[in-house]
Amino acid sequence: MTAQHGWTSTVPALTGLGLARSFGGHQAVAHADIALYSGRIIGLVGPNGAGKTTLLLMLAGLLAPDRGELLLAGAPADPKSLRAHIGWMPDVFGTWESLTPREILTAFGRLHGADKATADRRAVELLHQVHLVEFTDHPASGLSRGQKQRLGLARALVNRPQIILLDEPASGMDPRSRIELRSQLRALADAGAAVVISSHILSELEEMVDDVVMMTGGATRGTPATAAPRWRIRLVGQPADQASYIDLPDDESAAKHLAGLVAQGTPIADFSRVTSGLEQAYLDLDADRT
Ligand SMILES: Nc1ncnc2c1ncn2[C@@H]1O[C@H](COP(=O)(O)OP(=O)(O)OP(=O)(O)O)[C@@H](O)[C@H]1O
Repeated sequence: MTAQHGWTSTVPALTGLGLARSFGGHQAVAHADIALYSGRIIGLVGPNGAGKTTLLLMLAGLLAPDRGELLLAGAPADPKSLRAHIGWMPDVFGTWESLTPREILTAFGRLHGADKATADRRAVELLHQVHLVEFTDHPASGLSRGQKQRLGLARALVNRPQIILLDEPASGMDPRSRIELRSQLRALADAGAAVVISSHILSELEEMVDDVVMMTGGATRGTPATAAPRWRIRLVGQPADQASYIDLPDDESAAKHLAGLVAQGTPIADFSRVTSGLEQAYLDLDADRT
């Protein structure tokens, strides 16, 4: 987009440092640190009321922090530049339901400075991308919850953002839409976007994300080691009741170990991802809190 920001994979695309925000006397976010990198998808997880949405709104430039700093590609960011570079998908599709998907997306394109013809072209392109083209000119009020979520995703992508923030994007989506969402987000990350997804569906999140940031009581708690994807290799010929598994903590060590076994000619019965790591880490964190 604009030339003044140097987007690289080493400097975070967006950094939030010591962010805090209260509503009246209630401290919604007390201290949040987060760094989003191009090409990576972060899962933001935590119990209800932990402050995830409030943090995302601050990162999106839609809510002013009381304290803390926001850096866009390493440079101090003001709300206007944040909004120019960020795509924001709220958990519920808001107002404007009497308008059609085309009108909604075109209006957002115009808000981002596109002329009418360009905004309209982008709207139709996005409606194809999220498989809503048959509803292009029907009022959005007639869309199902999952279809509205897909329209919300299209709306977040109008400005071709380098940073994409999604609050509970998969809620209401059917399995096919969730699978498509996952591959669309991975494709966007592969094309250089930095992505954050807040979600309570931990097993699904684990399939989608590269890193996890936990939040409880208004504070980020970093990435739990146990949240890293874990892999399990089962060797052929070992009875199931004996220690016939080799558990590996991350993708790299799993790939190396597997290659070593294959090179030695060791017969392998199964190589699979252990999906309970994030759920267990979440429960451990929640138990610490109570
Ligand atoms: N506009 C607001 N006015 C007053 N309190 C608010 C406001 N927004 C959020 N809060 C409060 O701040 C806290 C954090 O809310 P937030 O929505 O950020 O949490 P969350 O982690 O996204 O929760 P959930 O998982 O339920 O969506 C909650 O106690 C919430 O009630």
